Amino acid sequence: MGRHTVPSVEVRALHVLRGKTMVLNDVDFSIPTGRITGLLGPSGSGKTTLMRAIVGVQRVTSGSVQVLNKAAGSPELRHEVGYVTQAPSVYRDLSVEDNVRYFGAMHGRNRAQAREAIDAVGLGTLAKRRTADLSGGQFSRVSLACALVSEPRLLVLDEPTVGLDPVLRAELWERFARLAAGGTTLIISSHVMEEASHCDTLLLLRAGRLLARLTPDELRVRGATEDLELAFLHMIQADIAGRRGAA
Ligand SMILES: Nc1ncnc2c1ncn2[C@@H]1O[C@H](COP(=O)(O)OP(=O)(O)OP(=O)(O)O)[C@@H](O)[C@H]1O
Repeated sequence: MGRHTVPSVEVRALHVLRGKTMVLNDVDFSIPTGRITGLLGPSGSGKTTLMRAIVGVQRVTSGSVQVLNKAAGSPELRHEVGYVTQAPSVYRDLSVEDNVRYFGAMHGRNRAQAREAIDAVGLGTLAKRRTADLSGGQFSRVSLACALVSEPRLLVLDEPTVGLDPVLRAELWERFARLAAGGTTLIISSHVMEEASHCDTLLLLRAGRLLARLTPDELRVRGATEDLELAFLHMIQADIAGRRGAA
């Protein structure tokens, strides 16, 4: 069996109740190793909740989430899984370099590896700058560098390109592709449908349910248009109409 066929994440019959709402409803899928999986869906569809379940910080109501053949959140996965949230969790009083070195040290990484991660997110010239004095987009990239430095086998990124300019966004997607080619598994959520074309597989969520698991090309065919944004919209509209008809 080739490495691409080995699943890194297996989610079975996952239900998550938050407050009184079933925010994930019978979600079932697996994610292959060494691939980029895009998590797409309207605001509030459950993307962040699903990522939280995969990294093991979300209380699940029923079902199972296996990561690298272990239950999500197992202590053995601490060095294997990297998670970058939408709200960057870095030390504002420390410099860029000190932040990344600190996170790197927790995973046994050295100074050179920290510099490499900083360069990868385009912050090489700002390495000595206090994090609090960065722009919003630069600030969120520090968080990404902190995740990259640990070289996790599974990298879960919640909207990592928000607030970035097109040049940097393109560079980051190239970086993600290189990581995947090296065997890292990436799960990346996005609102930007154009970014979906960089993913190997897409998980489309709507209102807590998995609408489809397909490739960008399959989405174009299913949605009957080359435009991924429109294709997704068509699928959502068909789903709404289908459910109305069934009701
Ligand atoms: N702590 C909470 N208690 C109750 N409901 C919650 C809680 N956190 C999130 N929700 C609800 O769960 C649903 C899914 O939220 P989630 O953050 O996973 O969506 P999302 O797809 O990531 O949205 P966005 O794209 O806007 O970030 C939403 O309806 C949200 O209002």
